[in-house]
Amino acid sequence: MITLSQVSKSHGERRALDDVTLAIESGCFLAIVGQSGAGKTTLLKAINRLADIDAGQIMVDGEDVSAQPLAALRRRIGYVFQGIGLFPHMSVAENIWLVPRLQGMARAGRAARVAELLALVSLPADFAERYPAQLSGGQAQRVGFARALAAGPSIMLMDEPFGALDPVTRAELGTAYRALHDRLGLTSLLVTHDMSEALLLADRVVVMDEGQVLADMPPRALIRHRGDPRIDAMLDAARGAAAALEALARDA
Ligand SMILES: Nc1ncnc2c1ncn2[C@@H]1O[C@H](COP(=O)(O)OP(=O)(O)OP(=O)(O)O)[C@@H](O)[C@H]1O
Repeated sequence: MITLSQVSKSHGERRALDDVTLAIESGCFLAIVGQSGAGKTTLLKAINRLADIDAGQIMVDGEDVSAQPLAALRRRIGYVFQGIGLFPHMSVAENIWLVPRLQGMARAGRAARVAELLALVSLPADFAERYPAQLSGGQAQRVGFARALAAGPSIMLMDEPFGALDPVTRAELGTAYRALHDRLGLTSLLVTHDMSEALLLADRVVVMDEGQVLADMPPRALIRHRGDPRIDAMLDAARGAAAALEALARDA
């Protein structure tokens, strides 16, 4: 459904994407992990053309994204990011209805569709009339997911969507989104710093460093991976925490 062929992008001297080739099949939940500056955000933004690329080709549904009208591309691709950017002066319903409104959807169906989208992200229907300042961080993030899903996209790009949340809400939302991904048959790309989150939620994990793909494999293969010190360092952090907790439970 999404393919990147030899994609490169530089900011001055700095290569944010360095000859990246990836194929992401329909229905896949792909996590992209890597340290700060690895190129993860640039990769997502290249797919929905928030960033232009210098070389290579990106195809979505068999069409080169650079040849697709932006509006049509963005309708097919939902985008969720950390801190979500809800408009503070708009109600939850108005925030969720933003994209359908821009697409000229009739207001008549708004209430029912907003209620449906709120239900999808497990928020009560009466949240529609609230304002962003009246939401917790987790609730605001759920509204962000509802907004991204409002135009009925088949692809979701998510950039650290759980990054600003407490660990319990983060785990809850991650699991809830995974269920939603499966139920709606979405293709999802999740950028995260958290290797455990990537391993536990995704079907496939791409590890990036300095604009390059270091590894691309299912979680069960990646967790056993040895030999590349850059990947080892990221895996060791996840393994170390799990082992320490297990030891603590054993000694208790
Ligand atoms: N608009 C820009 N102008 C200049 N340099 C940029 C720009 N956007 C990204 N970069 C640089 O490109 C590289 C990759 O950035 P990118 O945001 O894709 O990394 P990332 O892996 O998402 O990092 P983080 O985890 O910190 O969000 C970094 O070195 C960054 O400084």
